[in-house]
Amino acid sequence: MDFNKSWYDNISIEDGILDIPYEQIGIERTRIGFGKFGIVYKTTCNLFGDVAVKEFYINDQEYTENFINEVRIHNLTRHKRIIQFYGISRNVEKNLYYIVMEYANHGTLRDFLSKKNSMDLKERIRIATQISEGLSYLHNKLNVSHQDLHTKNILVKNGNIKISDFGKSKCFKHLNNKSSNKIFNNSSFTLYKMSDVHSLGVVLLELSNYRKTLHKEQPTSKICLKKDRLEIREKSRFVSNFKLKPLEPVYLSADKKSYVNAHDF
Ligand SMILES: Nc1ncnc2c1ncn2[C@@H]1O[C@H](COP(=O)(O)OP(=O)(O)OP(=O)(O)O)[C@@H](O)[C@H]1O
Repeated sequence: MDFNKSWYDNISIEDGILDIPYEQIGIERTRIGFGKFGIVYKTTCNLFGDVAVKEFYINDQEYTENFINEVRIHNLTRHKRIIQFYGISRNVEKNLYYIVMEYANHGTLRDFLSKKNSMDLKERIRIATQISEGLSYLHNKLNVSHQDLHTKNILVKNGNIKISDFGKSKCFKHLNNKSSNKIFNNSSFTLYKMSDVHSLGVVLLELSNYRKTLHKEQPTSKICLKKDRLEIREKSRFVSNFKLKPLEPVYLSADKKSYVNAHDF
């Protein structure tokens, strides 16, 4: 990839990504989220109605690469459990670039859970199943590992799950060769998938531990997720506290070369 000024036109043409003229993104915007790369707004777009736009300030190669990776992987997805990717846009004078996508009206799963007064087991199983469907699609149909799965990247639209944020994702197939189904370094992919499954476990724990009004009496032991920390309490006594983060794949092979390749990919 040539990282000169034409990179934007290149990804738009090579990947068939829709370039949405900046004027078509509404100027009335409501801030709905904030992440490492910038602000996420709710606005309207002539073509799609209500949309979420994720804004990136891009002024160097690293930011360009991150944007391209996220756009290319998100653009591969077409599934009801994945937030729909619509296209990209830009304001060249301000170095601002946008991912335009489906708007999830119920926000993040974390907020959705915290606002609920009660949630029965059937509903929790429904949500868990939908998250698993989305992750299974990424792993088994696209050969994509998400790498940042948590309840703030899992969104809810009309009560249904939509996985989002492909900023850290990795695709284990040729992104710009659609006819090729060749999967790179299968063993690395297995490890990356395991890391996602670990994250899924943490999400399911958060979902299963949701018990706001479910039990009148306090459970004797309580596991709760606070931001990125897992706390375990016994009869209200603090027992343990872990800092959680998605597991980095660990390479068991002593072959340094394949380790480097997997991370450079
Ligand atoms: N399509 C959407 N619909 C509704 N809200 C959204 C949407 N996309 C993002 N958000 C909101 O914006 C927040 C940040 O979005 P996102 O995680 O994609 O940004 P990020 O910069 O990659 O964040 P981080 O690096 O911290 O994971 C989300 O947690 C969510 O609250």
